[in-house]
Amino acid sequence: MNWLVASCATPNQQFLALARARQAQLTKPPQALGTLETIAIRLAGLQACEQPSVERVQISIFASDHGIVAEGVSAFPQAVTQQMVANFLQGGAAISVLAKSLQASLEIVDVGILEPLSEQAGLVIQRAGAGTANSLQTAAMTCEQVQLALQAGYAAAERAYSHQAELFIGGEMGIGNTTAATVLYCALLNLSPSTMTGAGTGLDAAGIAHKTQVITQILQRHAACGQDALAWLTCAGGFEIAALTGAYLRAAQLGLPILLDGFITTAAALVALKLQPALQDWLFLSHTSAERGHQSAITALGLQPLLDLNLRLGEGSGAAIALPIMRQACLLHNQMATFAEAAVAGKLR
Ligand SMILES: O=C(O)c1ccc[n+]([C@@H]2O[C@H](COP(=O)([O-])O)[C@@H](O)[C@H]2O)c1
Ligand SMILES: Cc1cc2nc[nH]c2cc1C
Repeated sequence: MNWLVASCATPNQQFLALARARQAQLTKPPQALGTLETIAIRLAGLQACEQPSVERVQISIFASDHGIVAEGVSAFPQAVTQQMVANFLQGGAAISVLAKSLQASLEIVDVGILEPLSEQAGLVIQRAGAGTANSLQTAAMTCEQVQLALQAGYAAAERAYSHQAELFIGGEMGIGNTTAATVLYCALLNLSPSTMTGAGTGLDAAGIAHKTQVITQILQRHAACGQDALAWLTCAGGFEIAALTGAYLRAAQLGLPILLDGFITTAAALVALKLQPALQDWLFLSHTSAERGHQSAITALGLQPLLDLNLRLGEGSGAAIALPIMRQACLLHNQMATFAEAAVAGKLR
């Protein structure tokens, strides 16, 4: 599929330079607003404008089921995936509350939960299958399925772009998906299952030991994938991770900045980065997840998290919680007075 490897848009160097110069003139000691300055400068370059903004935001949550759940790798039953999708749609989930308070547009994309829900407002049905296969026995997805799931993400980024979103947030829901994400980290970053495997939704020590074993076996089973990111995505799953991969790549191609959420969305970003390294320019990372392994992954990817609040929910919730920081960074950049405007004396030396 051609679009997967198409170039990302290029940050605008002129607006980057303008934004840097403006930050140096605002009434504060140089760099006193730290990372908030970097956020505003980066956004000005990405949005190619003098006044960056992340007021208009689309949150797309991709939901899907995982065959690997049969191996006892999650603390929660598989049915929770579909039940939480219903909860998102009814407004009762964390992301529902956050999206509403942020006035962000929220859509749920069913890319392959076991039993589809009926058509309703807020639900996009673009299924690549009914749950993935058990990756311990076979590839989680067929080649056709991975393309369908990538395409569902592509379509979500296109919707965000056509609705004039200024930022794209991807979320996910899928019981078992920390196993798939951990396989991708270990395979593509050469990290070990014993350091990368965590509790997910809340496994105890014995549960984590078993999950580590399962992940080790999945890695052995599909070792022939080598360093091929698309092959690993196909073998490990899941549909929602593939959809996130597609969404991130398409968003960057369209010139839409991306705010990553937690452990699973970062794994999708890893696959996307392997396919298109220039995606890096378009990524902001909201937080360090409490899921074991996320810190190592972030370090390996050279991403800078905005927050560390011990979150490990998913759904895009960490990104939603970090969004106000990005909004404040833009307001400060756009509305603070310069030294000249406010008649404040500049730095002596
Ligand atoms: O975002 C995170 O960092 C995160 C960390 C651990 C678990 N989750 C969520 O929990 C589910 C996967 O956990 P598990 O234990 O079933 O693999 C899935 O629905 C994720 O959204 C999310
Ligand atoms: C209740 C619940 C809510 C979630 N939201 C994202 N992943 C989740 C996993 C569980 C178990």
